[in-house]
Amino acid sequence: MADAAEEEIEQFMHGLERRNPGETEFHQAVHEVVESVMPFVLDHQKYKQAQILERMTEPDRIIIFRVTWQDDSGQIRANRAWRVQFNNSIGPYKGGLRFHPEVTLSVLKFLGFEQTFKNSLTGLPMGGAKGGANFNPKGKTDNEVMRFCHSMMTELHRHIGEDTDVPAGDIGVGGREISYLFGQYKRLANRYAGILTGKGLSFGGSKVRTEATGYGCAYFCENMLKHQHDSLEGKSCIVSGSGNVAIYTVEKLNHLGARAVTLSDSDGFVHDPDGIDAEKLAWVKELKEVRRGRISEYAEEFSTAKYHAGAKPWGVEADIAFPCATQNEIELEDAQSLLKNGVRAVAEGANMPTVLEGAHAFTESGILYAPSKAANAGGVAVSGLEQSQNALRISWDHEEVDRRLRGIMCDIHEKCVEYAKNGDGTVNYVRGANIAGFVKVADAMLAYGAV
Ligand SMILES: NC(=O)C1=CN([C@@H]2O[C@H](COP(=O)(O)OP(=O)(O)OC[C@H]3O[C@@H](n4cnc5c(N)ncnc54)[C@H](O)[C@@H]3O)[C@@H](O)[C@H]2O)C=CC1
Ligand SMILES: O=C(O)CCC(=O)C(=O)O
Repeated sequence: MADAAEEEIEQFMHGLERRNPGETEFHQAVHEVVESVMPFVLDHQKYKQAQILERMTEPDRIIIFRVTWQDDSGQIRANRAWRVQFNNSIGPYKGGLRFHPEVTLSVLKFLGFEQTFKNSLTGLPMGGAKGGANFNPKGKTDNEVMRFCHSMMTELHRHIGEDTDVPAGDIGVGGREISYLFGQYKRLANRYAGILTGKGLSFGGSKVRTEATGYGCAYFCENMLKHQHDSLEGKSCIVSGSGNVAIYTVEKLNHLGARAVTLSDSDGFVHDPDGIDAEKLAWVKELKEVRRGRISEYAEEFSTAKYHAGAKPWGVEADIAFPCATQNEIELEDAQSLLKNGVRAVAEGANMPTVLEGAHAFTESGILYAPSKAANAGGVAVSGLEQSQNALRISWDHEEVDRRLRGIMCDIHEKCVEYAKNGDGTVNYVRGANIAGFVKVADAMLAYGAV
């Protein structure tokens, strides 16, 4: 990189860190984008003159509110919730809600910032947002979760709408939570509208939304391999997490002839060298989606597997890695261990699962490395399709939505290639995703003038 660009990046990050003290996740997400976008901005002075990067790193608004609710013993409890409406230049705000005890403003700002680029890559008219609460759903009863969701929507409903802001699920927010949230919105607003996505199929949800992020991640990887005249057939895969994204990544890998050999949660991971086939995955779905149990139980159920308490799966030898749990789950030593073991591709199902130094190690090694904003965009893409179906008051069948999802993931791959093909034919997907995501939003902002 030229010295001028390096100096600009350093100055830019210094200013951002000064304006947003202590927000380390947000700094990390911006740094990763600015590293690739700054040289492009310097080559296209119209973006520099209009201060587009400075404007894109400042959220449009942040709403912070208290959520008070009653637990089953009658005790009053209070949590903090946020909605970060980051950028609506290319469409209504769109992005998930996360319920997790470690949710902070910094985490939601990184997620909302990333979402703006990801939504742009889908080609659909969606701006970027993220929200959530420091509420821990683990160990709560259905009734407690319901009371929390109803209370949260009592404030949130003032700030969302089908043309304003359309939240969805993320960590700790699945079909159950979206249903409670939607029910309360309907009651408060006295209107039935597509103000959330990930809804149940009987009340406006889209086919394939549950599966979309995981399926999309496998499709993106398929595209990267195809570009190198290779395929997923016969490849062994490490998958982390055991929630929505992990489960449906494994399902699609099975469809495409690959073999997933791990799953994890925050307590440890299971390694099943025989592969997590459709039958075992059906058992995992029941464990996670119905019984809400721990992944260690997998090794008690299937004798082919071994449980590794307190460990992460990155030391297992395999062809491809799919981090699908949470941010920064791949640290530098994990990235080095994957590379040492000869991993050929990494496709990020989770948002920003790799620390910046780890991402640099992947890029420098020349392996196929798909950053989250490209690889996991399938979820929000099908959310966009759910919005279209709601607006048209129609519902497409499974094949139609899956066909569109596959097409969108292929288009995102093409866009990355367009902006980041190296001289030797390889592709820097980080640079490609960042620049392609940036251009659409930046051009809309330029067109609006100083707003
Ligand atoms: N649900 C969706 O449609 C989308 C989700 N994502 C991202 O995918 C990732 C996973 O989300 P979901 O599967 O939806 O959530 P989920 O709540 O269904 O599952 C989360 C999984 O991550 C694990 N996990 C959480 N915190 C952890 C930690 N500190 N260490 C290790 N494991 C941890 C949990 O045990 C669980 O297996 C997140 O980064 C999320 O932002 C990205 C795009 C869309
Ligand atoms: O479906 C959506 O609107 C948001 C999905 C999401 O939160 C994400 O892409 O990280």
